[in-house]
Amino acid sequence: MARPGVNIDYNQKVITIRGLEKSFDDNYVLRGVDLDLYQGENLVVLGRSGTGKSVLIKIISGLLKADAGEVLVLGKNMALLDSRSLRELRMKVGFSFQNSALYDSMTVRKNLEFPLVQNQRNLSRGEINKRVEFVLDAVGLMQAINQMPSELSGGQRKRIGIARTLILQPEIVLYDEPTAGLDPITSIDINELINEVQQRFKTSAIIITHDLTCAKTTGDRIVMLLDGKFERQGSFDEVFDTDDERVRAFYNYNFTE
Ligand SMILES: Nc1ncnc2c1ncn2[C@@H]1O[C@H](COP(=O)(O)OP(=O)(O)OP(=O)(O)O)[C@@H](O)[C@H]1O
Repeated sequence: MARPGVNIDYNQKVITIRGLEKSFDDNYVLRGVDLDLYQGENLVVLGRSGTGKSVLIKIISGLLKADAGEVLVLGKNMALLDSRSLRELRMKVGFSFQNSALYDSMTVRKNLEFPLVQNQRNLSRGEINKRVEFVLDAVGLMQAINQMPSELSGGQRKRIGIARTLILQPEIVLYDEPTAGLDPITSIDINELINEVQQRFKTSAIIITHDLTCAKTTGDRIVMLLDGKFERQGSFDEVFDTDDERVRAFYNYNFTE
């Protein structure tokens, strides 16, 4: 199922979810989600606004707790982790936020150093500089190192946000709406960057998006969240090869080839 040039180990699951449920008062958002993510795979999660895509990746990254079901991330059961183990696990699971979540008062360099200084206090100044330059080079923005976020375009801020996610050398990357708010050409650049990250850093990823071009370009496998469950999954063409009106409506509204 992998895209050409992509290496996925289908014998190794990095995330396994069974029967996941989550509600907020009487708002039943996730109603029995089952999901596997394989080593090296880019998995795209599609779904309409408010279907629970962000809730799902927040549960995977430990920002929210499940009500029921089992969530295993890199072999660890999220429900059984103490706060220290959760912190350690979260370093291996990078979260690329929709709004890039950069600190406006810090230069790009300081923004990138921040997670390292917070989480890996034993690193020398030389090692920190090396890591910052490595991830900036990986996202093609070395020239922005001393700039402020306000001086960057939306696409550049996304790239810096992704660089900041990569600086802790995560094994899994969770992308929340990576192309939201970007023009189509800049979106294509970000899609290519997501694919480069997959190949260069050997990461596994969950990509949450409404953008069907992003889904088609980056997804080795697509799953669609419908009424609180994953009801369709497969390649892009398999997912949309259906008469299910909920799926057809999503396709027709978003994407015409
Ligand atoms: N912390 C919270 N407290 C209460 N309700 C919440 C909380 N987080 C999410 N919700 C609710 O859960 C539902 C799913 O939200 P979520 O943000 O996951 O949707 P989404 O599929 O990511 O939507 P979008 O594509 O618009 O970002 C919504 O009804 C939202 O209001």
